[in-house]
Amino acid sequence: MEVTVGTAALALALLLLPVLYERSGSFRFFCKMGFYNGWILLLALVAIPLCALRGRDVENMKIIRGLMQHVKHLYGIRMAVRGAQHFPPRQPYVVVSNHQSSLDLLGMMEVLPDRCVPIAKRELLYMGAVGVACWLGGIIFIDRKRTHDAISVMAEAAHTMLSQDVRVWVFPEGTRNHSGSMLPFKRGAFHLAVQAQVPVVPIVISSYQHFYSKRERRFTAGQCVIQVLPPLPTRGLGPADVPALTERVRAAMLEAFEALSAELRPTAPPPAPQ
Ligand SMILES: CCCCC/C=C\C/C=C\CCCCCCCC(=O)SCCNC(=O)CCNC(=O)[C@H](O)C(C)(C)COP(=O)(O)OP(=O)(O)OC[C@H]1O[C@@H](n2cnc3c(N)ncnc32)[C@H](O)[C@@H]1OP(=O)(O)O
Ligand SMILES: CCCCCCCC/C=C\CCCCCCCC(=O)OC[C@@H](O)COP(=O)(O)O
Repeated sequence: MEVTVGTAALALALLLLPVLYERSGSFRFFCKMGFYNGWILLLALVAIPLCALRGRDVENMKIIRGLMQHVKHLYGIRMAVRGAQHFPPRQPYVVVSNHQSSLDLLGMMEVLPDRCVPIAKRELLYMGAVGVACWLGGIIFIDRKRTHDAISVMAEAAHTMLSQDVRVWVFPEGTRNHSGSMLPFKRGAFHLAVQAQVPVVPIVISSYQHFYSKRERRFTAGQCVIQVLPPLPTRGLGPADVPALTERVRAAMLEAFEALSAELRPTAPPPAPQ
């Protein structure tokens, strides 16, 4: 009897889920984000054996990139890349981009150049299969609580970039930022570029506000533009030039971000005919 009541309750709950999904925006938001994380976890399980054939190697980022590229279609997110011609063709460089949410992975995988590895917080390494896949992809992990260690890791990265022809992707805001603007930039990425004497390539991912908002628990289909800006050379620059370089890059990115936000903001529907 108990089993029958339990089964009936479960069946009722399952029947109600689609209704809840249809009626509650919050429930829909949590389902979509849950599926996003779960799907990435599953993809990581697929990526691990494929990447393990090479061991820890930046070339594995091609496998991760390839496996991730369909995810935007599952969510109806249309992505357009502008300015891809700005990527320097055959040399190391430091990519810097704004960081709004974990959805940034989709934009990153849309434009990720070959032999380019992100710098990520160390906590990612402990996310089970995701951490293992990231490690196999050669992602560089930093401990944000230990500034001195993080700086050493980045100094080592400057050396690796030159000796192994590697590009590095940094989120200079240092954390996700849902504010609809950009946080002040930390200087690590710019020190890295100056130490390696390689260009900085700024990339702006347009605001998600019109289709995604964590605060409002809103996640619909939408459009996203990924704009690659002209690279800034660092040849001849030294540590004293880093603050000005940082501000120059941030100003250019903020200008592009605001222009994209204005362009993509949905216009009010035309008034209904009288
Ligand atoms: C299909 C399978 C899928 C499976 C896998 C799925 C997905 C995986 C795929 C891809 C994953 C990619 C994920 C990437 C996203 C992760 C994004 C993040 O984790 S963001 C968080 C981590 N990133 C950063 O923090 C980078 C930006 N931070 C910095 O650059 C910082 O400066 C810092 C180096 C971390 C240090 O930060 P801290 O707050 O501790 O100190 P300050 O910034 O105040 O700096 C202190 C002082 O030091 C100077 N400084 C900084 N860096 C350097 C340096 N390299 N060399 C010399 N000096 C340096 C800095 O200028 C300050 O001095 P001053 O105040 O005088 O200027
Ligand atoms: C054994 C442990 C198992 C744990 C399983 C965890 C499963 C998680 C599954 C999928 C996670 C997919 C998202 C991974 C990439 C997220 C990248 C990201 O956006 O990192 C955030 C970081 O930039 C800034 O962090 P904070 O905003 O400072 O915080």
